[in-house]
Amino acid sequence: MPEITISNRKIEHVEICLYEKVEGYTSTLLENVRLVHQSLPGFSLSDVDTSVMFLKKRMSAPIIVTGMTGGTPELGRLNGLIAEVVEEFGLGMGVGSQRIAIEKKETRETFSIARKLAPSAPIIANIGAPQLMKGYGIKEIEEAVNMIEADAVAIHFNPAQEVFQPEGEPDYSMEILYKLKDISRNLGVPVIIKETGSGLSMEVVSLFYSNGFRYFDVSGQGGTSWISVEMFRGERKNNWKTESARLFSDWGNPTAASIVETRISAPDAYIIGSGGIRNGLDAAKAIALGADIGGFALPVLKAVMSGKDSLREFLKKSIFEIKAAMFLSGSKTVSDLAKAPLVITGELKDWLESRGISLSTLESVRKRR
Ligand SMILES: CC(C)CCOP(=O)(O)OP(=O)(O)O
Ligand SMILES: [Mg+2]
Repeated sequence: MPEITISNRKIEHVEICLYEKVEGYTSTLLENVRLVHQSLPGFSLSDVDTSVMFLKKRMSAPIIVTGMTGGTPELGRLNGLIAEVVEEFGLGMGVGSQRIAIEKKETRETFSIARKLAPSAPIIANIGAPQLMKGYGIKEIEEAVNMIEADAVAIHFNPAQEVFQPEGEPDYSMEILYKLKDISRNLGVPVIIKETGSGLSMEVVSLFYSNGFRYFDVSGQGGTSWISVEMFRGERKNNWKTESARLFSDWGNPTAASIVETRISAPDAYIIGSGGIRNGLDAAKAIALGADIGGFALPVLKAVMSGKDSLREFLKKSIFEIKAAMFLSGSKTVSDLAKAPLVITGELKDWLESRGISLSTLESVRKRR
């Protein structure tokens, strides 16, 4: 049995995401969202403009590859391939947690390769909130940002994963908020509050919003379940938490619900809609619900394992799907899409009602975007 080291954990995470059942236990509830078809869009498909601004840079389409990996030569190679294609397409990307590079300096280039191969793309650094309870401060966050000349830093909140991770660090005291507030005041780039597959909630977004934070990556339930990833790791190590992790494989706030809860709580924030976004139609629905851009992770990892052409095909198809959804919903620009008529049904409607969010409240917030 491999020793539990941070490098082994990084490799195990990618292997498990690629070859085990880490999704499909739940739904994003995006199937409960319908964009209304318009028979006379009023313009041609070729007139649709999918470009958006993100972190002061223009992207050709409203999607980014959210942070996944890094820390070993092979994982660094994946970051490099993703960066090359992201740069080609004029999109943005994040990198995986850079904790390993703070602790093992020799792994830094597995992250810095992203900036080397994507010199003009918006790139997001990544550090976990638990590290703020382990002595990390502005020095370490700046190190992560400078390592890849990042345009922002995502602080990932992964309590559900840390609870079931054999070597997890589920220490999420309010100290994290106070430290982050202090750090964000002195950092040169924005801080993105990022979940990791369990979805941001109204309560947490309101807390950060009232403390001045304006960037959120919802990373809702319905895509990769990091509880199930740690369940598979635990299984390999006969860890006692494995069975309990199985019980929680559908824990979390579905992505569609999390996007609405985040938008309602942070009307003028910049929101990345991620967590189970699998195609361009999902991304278009996420934007119509309240996100500014969509975020892909697992499908990009799976595509890039077959090389750059496979990733190029996936992104080309996804951007076409966004364009088609915009055209058929009468949305010439992405800001039109954010206000496009939509219908919410089923479990998502029930979720919003039980959370005290009326569809008219959502509509009034959408119209003001
Ligand atoms: C961010 C998460 C979805 C994947 C990494 O989790 P992790 O606990 O291994 O991350 P760290 O190396 O930062 O502890
Ligand atoms: Mg961790």
